Amino acid sequence: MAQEANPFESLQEQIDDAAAYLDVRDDVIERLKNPERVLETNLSVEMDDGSIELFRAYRSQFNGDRGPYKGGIRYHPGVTRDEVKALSGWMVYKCAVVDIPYGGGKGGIVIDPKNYSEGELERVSRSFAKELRPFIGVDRDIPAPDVNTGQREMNWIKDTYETLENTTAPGVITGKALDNGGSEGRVEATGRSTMLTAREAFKYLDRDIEGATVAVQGYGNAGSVAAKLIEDLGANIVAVSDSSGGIYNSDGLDARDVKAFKNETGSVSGYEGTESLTNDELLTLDVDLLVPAALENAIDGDLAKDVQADIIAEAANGPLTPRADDVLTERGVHVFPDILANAGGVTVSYFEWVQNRQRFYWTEERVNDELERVIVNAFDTLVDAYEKHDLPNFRTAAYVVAIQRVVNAYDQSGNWP
Ligand SMILES: NC(=O)C1=CN([C@@H]2O[C@H](COP(=O)(O)OP(=O)(O)OC[C@H]3O[C@@H](n4cnc5c(N)ncnc54)[C@H](OP(=O)(O)O)[C@@H]3O)[C@@H](O)[C@H]2O)C=CC1
Ligand SMILES: O=C(O)CCC(=O)C(=O)O
Repeated sequence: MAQEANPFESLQEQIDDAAAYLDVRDDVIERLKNPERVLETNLSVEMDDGSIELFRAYRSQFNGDRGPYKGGIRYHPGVTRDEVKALSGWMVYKCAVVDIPYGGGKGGIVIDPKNYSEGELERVSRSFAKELRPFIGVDRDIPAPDVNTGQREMNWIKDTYETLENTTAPGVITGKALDNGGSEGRVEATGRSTMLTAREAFKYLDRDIEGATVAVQGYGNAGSVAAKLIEDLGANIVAVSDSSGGIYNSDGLDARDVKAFKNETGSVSGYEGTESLTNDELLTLDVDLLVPAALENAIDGDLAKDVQADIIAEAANGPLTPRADDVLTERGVHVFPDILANAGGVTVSYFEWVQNRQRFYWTEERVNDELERVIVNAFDTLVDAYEKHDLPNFRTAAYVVAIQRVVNAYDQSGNWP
């Protein structure tokens, strides 16, 4: 198992690494390493048996220089204040690297949703929405889905907000169901950007993605969509995993069929014709492409020594510790960072918000075309920075581009002598 690294310290180290290549004052960099504010609250919620349970919840608003705070809400027992701060910071630089007009925010509730009924989860979500109401808004802070949340939770939060505000405000949250103001293509958007990043990476490195072998850690929204779309490019998905462990077949798996099996049984384990393997075994398989799509810190410095993949496209936020980055850079493994490779989610959230504001809805084809344009542009900009400044890796290149954009917005607003 990978060692725990504090994700907030990882974020700060990533910013420092990039700042070394930028002509920006230290005091401004310090500001870019810390959240503007963090809401911490305890939700008291009635359970089905009549008892009251307390749930710790957070919303971090990291930086709003480029626009309203934007980022998902996670339901997970491992949520901490520092994790939410890190995730909100990664949102700032993600929105900047794909150049959409948002700052960064993130929220989380300390809960394992597998242990609660739908009614209990609805009351937890509505209670959080009540706490969030003074802090969020169409032009202030716009939540979205993350781990263990999706359309259902977004619909509940929107409904609570609109009821309390006595208005209609679909743009207060994104990732909603289509009939509730959602956008075509949002469910698949995160995995789609991972596929586009992998496709561009193979092209850039002069390698063929057709026939390439691929392992995917995490088989939820991001991982399962990335797997099926990468499979559609002709690659061979040989291993996937979830919290129950992994499955492997050297001849390849059928990504869509594995998802159907997981939907039916609750996990990928036991899928016919596969060998089982641990998550660490999956992460160190000899494959061409590795897609970590679960949680932070999946690969630490020790495990990185055993990684055999040539290319990594990060669908998860923060799956590599800074020590893992050092080892993989040294070993010549090409890592395409989270703030590019999973930026499709927030990009299509932006499209959803634009559609909500205009009350004019796009076709799925238009959404996917616009998303492809944004991700390919961002990829090209990142690679240009990597080559021009002779940077050590693509993560540093992404932060160099993103930090400069945030600094420009701050500077142009006259905030800095
Ligand atoms: N949803 C989105 O739009 C976006 C998500 N992301 C990031 O993508 C990552 C995954 O999020 P998402 O797909 O939405 O979340 P989901 O809840 O849909 O899926 C998470 C997946 O990770 C698996 N998982 C959890 N813990 C482990 C573990 N220790 N080892 C292996 N697998 C594990 C879960 O397993 P199980 O099914 O067994 O619980 C599940 O399959 C996160 O880092 C998230 O922040 C980034 C951008 C946008
Ligand atoms: O869609 C969004 O606004 C944010 C998604 C998210 O939380 C992320 O990119 O990590």
